[in-house]
Amino acid sequence: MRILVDANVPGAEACFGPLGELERRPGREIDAAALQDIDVLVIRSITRLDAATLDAAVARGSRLRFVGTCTIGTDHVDQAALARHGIAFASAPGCNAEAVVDFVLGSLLTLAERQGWRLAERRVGIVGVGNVGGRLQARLRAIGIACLACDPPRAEREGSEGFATLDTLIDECDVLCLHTPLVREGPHATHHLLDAQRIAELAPGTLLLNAGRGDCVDGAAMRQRLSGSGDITAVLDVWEGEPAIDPALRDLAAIATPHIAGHSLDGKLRGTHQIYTALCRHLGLPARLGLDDLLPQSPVSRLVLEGGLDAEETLRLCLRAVYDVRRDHDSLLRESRRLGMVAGFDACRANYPLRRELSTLTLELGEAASAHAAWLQGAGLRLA
Ligand SMILES: NC(=O)C1=CN([C@@H]2O[C@H](COP(=O)(O)OP(=O)(O)OC[C@H]3O[C@@H](n4cnc5c(N)ncnc54)[C@H](O)[C@@H]3O)[C@@H](O)[C@H]2O)C=CC1
Ligand SMILES: O=C(O)C(=O)[C@H](O)COP(=O)(O)O
Repeated sequence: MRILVDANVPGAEACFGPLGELERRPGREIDAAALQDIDVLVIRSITRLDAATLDAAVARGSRLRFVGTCTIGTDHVDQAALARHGIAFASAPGCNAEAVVDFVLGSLLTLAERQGWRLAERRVGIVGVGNVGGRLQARLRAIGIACLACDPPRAEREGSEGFATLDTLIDECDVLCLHTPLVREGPHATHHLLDAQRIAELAPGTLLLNAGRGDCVDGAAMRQRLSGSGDITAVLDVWEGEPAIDPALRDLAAIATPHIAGHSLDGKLRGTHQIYTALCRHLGLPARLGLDDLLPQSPVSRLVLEGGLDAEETLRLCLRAVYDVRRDHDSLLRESRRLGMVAGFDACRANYPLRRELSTLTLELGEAASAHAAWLQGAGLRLA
C-alpha cells in the first residue's frame, strides 16, 4: 500500500510507516498526477482536493481509496466528489481547538498590554461556537469575562436561548472572535460573513480577531476600514487568497500571523493520530500507537509563581512561557519581506518552531499568588 503524506504532517513515519510505503510531498504540490499510484492520501488544509482534481486522478487510473485531512476545517476537500468515486474520507474534529484558544487568549492579552486595557473590562462576542468557539467561551466564562455567542445553526437545532444574532454582537461587544468554517452556500453561508456593511458598522475601539477562514471576512473592506480612521484593531491569522495575502492588510493588522493559530505540536500530532486511527478502522486493523507515544516531553513543563502579579499578568506570562504570539507576527513580517509573500508565508509554516499548549504547563503557586488559583485553573492552567 502506498501512502502519500503532506511534508508538514508530524508523526507520520511512526503512524503510517508500519501500514505501508510512505512518500512525502509539499502539500501545495499534491495534484492529480501525484495521486497516480497512491492508495492513501494524508493532507492538511493547503491541498485542494476539488472535483476536477479527483476526476482527473481517477481518469489517470488512481487507486486512491482513503483520504484523511489532519485538520479541523474541511473546505479544501470536495467530499461529494470523494463519495462519488467511492473514496473514504476522515477529518480531525477538535484536534487543534485548544491551540486556537491559546492563540486567542495570547493575542488579547498582548493587545491589552500594548493598548493599556484589561481583559476583564471587555465583552467578547464569539461567532461560531463549535469545538474552538465553545472552548473559548468556557475558558472566558470561567475567568469572569462577559461573552455573547452567535451560532445560528446551533440556535436552530438547540433553541435560541444562549445565542444572539451577529448584529447584536456587533452592537454590544468590544471584541469579536470569528471561529466559523468556510461555507459558500446555504442559509448559514459564511463567505464574507463580515462584509463591507458589517465592517463599516463596527464601533470605534472594536477588536476583530479572525482565526476561522480568511474568506469569512471581506479583506478589501477590512483594509479600507483599517487604513481609514484606523479606529478598530484587527488580529488576522487567516486571509483571503492565502498564501498570496494582501501586504497592505498584513501591515494594518495589529497581529498578523500565517494561519498558525492551531499549530501547536499537540494539535498537529492529535490531528495525525486521529487520521491514523480512522485509517486503521478503514483497513480493519488495530490502532496500536497511542497519542502519548508521539508527544515528546515539553521544554517548559513547570513554573513557580511567588506572587506580585495580578491574574491577567500571570496568565500572560504563562502563555508566553509556552507560546508567544508576537513571535509569529514578527516572523510573518520578516519572512514575507525577505522572501516575498508566498514563499515567506509558507516558510514560516514549514519551519514552525516547537510550540506546546497551555495545558502542558503545571503552575506552582506560592502563598502570595494563591488567591488567583481558581481563576488560573479556569483559564486552562494546571496547578501543582
Ligand atoms: N486558524 C487556524 O489555525 C484554525 C482554523 N480553524 C477553522 O475554524 C473553524 C471552526 O473550527 P471548530 O470550532 O473546530 O469547528 P466546529 O465545526 O466544531 O464549529 C464551527 C461552528 O460554527 C458554526 N457556524 C456555522 N455557520 C455559522 C454562521 N453562519 N454563523 C455563526 N456560526 C456558524 C457551526 O454551527 C459550528 O458550531 C474550522 O472550520 C476551521 O475552518 C480550525 C482550526 C485551526
Ligand atoms: O485545522 C484546521 O482547520 C486548520 O486551519 C489548521 O490548523 C491549519 O493547518 P494547515 O493545514 O495550514 O497546516
